[in-house]
Amino acid sequence: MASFAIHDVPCINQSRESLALRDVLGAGIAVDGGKINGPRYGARKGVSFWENSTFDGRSRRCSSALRFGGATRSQRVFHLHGDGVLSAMGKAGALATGPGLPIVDDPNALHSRCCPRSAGPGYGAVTRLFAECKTSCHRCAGRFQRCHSLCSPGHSVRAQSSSSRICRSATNIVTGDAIEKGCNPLRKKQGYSDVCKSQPFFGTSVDSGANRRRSFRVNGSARELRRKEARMEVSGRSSEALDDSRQTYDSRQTYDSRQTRRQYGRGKKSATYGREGNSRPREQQSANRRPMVGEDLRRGWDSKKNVTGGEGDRGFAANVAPGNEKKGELEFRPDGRTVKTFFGSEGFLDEDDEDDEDDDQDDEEYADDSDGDQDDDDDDDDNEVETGVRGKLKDGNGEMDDSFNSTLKDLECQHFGKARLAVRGTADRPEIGLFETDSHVVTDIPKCRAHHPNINCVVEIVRKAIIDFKIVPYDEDTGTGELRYLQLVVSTNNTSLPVEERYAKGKVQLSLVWNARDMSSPEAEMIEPFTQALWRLGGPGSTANVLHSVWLNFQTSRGNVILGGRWRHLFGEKELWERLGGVDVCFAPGSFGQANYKAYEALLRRLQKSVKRGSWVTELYAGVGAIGLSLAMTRQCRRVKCVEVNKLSQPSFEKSLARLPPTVRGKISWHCADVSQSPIQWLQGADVVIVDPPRKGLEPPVIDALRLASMRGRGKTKEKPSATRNSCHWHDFVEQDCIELLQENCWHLAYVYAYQFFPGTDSMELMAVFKRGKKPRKKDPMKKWKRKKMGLGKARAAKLKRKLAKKGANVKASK
Ligand SMILES: C[S@@+](CC[C@H](N)C(=O)[O-])C[C@H]1O[C@@H](n2cnc3c(N)ncnc32)[C@H](O)[C@@H]1O
Repeated sequence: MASFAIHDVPCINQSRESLALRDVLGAGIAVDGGKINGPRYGARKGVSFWENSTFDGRSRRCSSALRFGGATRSQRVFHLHGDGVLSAMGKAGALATGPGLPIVDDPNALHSRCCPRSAGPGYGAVTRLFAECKTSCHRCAGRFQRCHSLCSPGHSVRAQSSSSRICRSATNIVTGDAIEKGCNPLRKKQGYSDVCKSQPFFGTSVDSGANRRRSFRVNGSARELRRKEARMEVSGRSSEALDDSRQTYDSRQTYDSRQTRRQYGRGKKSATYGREGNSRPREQQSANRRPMVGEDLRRGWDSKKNVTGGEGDRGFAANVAPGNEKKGELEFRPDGRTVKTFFGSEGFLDEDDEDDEDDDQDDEEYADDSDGDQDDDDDDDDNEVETGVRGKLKDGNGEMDDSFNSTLKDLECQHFGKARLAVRGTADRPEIGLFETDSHVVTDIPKCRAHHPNINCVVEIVRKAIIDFKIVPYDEDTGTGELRYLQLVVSTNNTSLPVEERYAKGKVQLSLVWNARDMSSPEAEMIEPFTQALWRLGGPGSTANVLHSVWLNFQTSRGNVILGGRWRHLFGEKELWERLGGVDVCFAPGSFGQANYKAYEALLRRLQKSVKRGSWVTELYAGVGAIGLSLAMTRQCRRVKCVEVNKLSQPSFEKSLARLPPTVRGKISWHCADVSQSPIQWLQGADVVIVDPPRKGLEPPVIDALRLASMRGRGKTKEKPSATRNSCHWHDFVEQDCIELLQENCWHLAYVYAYQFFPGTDSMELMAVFKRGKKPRKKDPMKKWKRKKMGLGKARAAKLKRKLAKKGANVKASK
């Protein structure tokens, strides 16, 4: 029996790496990524390339490549984007080739984790590849791909994950995902084409069924650079020299897609690459040129000058491109939009109930589909896939959602608004940052690009105060020292500021985790002068004015638990409020809070759209009840029950509740309980169940209860598993909770949305909607024989049928 091994390797969209990769990997493989690389370097060597832009695209291309490409000979699949998420998708694609072909995650593939924060396999892959190709980054020697690439301006040969868009801007390499978000024709109504026009584009392209008809333009400089690269490769010159030239090029590059297509007709998949674009007048090129990378942000960052000793943060500014930071959510609709097998009177909306826009999108989807790969059409016929996730993935249509509308500032989703950083090192040279993977060695991450700028600013203030007051950082070996961790949470809801300034001027709630039992402990001696100094440097009276409040957490345990149970408020406001999902939500430093409130807001809005008015909602793993409060308010739920184990969340919930109108207040309750203990009791009477478990996923009793509830016809479930620290959370989600819920047709996966909560990492937050029972079969728009006779794909047939139906309706109306 054949087997497919998925090798996760970094996104190689540059000739140099591509060449190296080809030598490393050899021939006779199927590779995901880069149409340039394919025909130029791959095909000759028997390497079959495919390109993707959408989730579904990946699956399909993968499937095609497996069947028609080199993979069928070698049974090896290389996934060039090198991140767990995409790997999982690649795997899904491989699965789509048919049942009975086991997929092996090759242990010798380039998997490892080396990034301190939620680094996925991709990061390890990058490192390993660099090691193999001897082209390690000159700045950080390829050690900590994410953090260093984020923190070091001009970091050179970073091959980043699909989701780390900041990384992309750092190197000005735009890969699959960016293109997908920018150029997917499905998104044209949603303003994404503008984004794609302004994307810096590094002489590469990623394509898919969705994007294949568009051509990319690379100006002369790009070609020049590629030639230069090839020359350097041959002459063995250093990567630094190459990086320099690449950076020079980056500032001049132009990328265009849709406009080119409109003006010059459709380009062929790869043959027209570059040609069409180059035929455009130069003035037009410059008119479309994106602003110089980092121009806008630099201004923002200079305002922080005084905080970091007059240095500002030019490093950050120099590489982040406004307009390139468009964040988005992906919507995966496995199939069908009309599902009517609901139980209970209320609950989730049918897809049909949602806005009309979806219909339009669907049209486009179909249109796109029909032009897609030849085998796409017959996927269903040829590959009878198993039920469950496999089928869902195969059928899915990746598309962007417009929840991140253009008014939501791109930048606002680009940062972690919450960070927990370890403090180690010595009093003279404190190191404040993240642990390296699988170790407790701290990597200092000053000016981390993934953090909200004010978090970095506060970190610098703390660093300075540690040095001034000779505060001893914690030593894990001996259990001695004073300061263990910092927790920094940005509040961006200062209503005294104009809306557009609130994010940038967000203030930081700082919590110091101190290695002491309480204030009377000998280790707590320095707390008072130290925190006073912090407040002086960063509090309201200071020039920096970045501190919202200062809290103290006492933790003496020798284990890995970051926070202790005792808190003390020292300075500033006690509560941190955010406006989320249409309600004010209060967060205490000890309660759970999301890392990216802007992305969370988008998720909540989508969630609201999916729940019917007047539903009975149960929210398990509720935290401070943000989801429940928001639904109670906006969906006029007849009952909302929030269940959470952490009692520190209760005061916050009650404060938030107090701000709701009295009519809503009476309908929502918060219960402190462990949901794994007889969870079925919480599901009684519910139309909708929302579960947002911690990273480890749903506990078995909860899964059992959900399945039981489904079988008893009680309620619908909505699962929003949090992203796991291993970037492959999609994979985890699919393998664990999802599979279990889908078993025995208890639930079917209606759709999944992915949100970028964790910029600069491979992790994504997923919101999956399950509906009860078996998935209803989608009707074939036209009989197969008829389609074949007419030479139409399934999608085009559907479109044609709709068109005719519409026409018929018009004719009838006119009669
Ligand atoms: C990912 S957070 C979700 C919080 C909330 N849904 C939100 O969006 O703010 C998971 C929450 O589940 C809680 N939790 C973990 N295990 C639990 C259990 N066995 N029973 C109840 N709650 C639990 C944690 O305390 C945490 O607040």
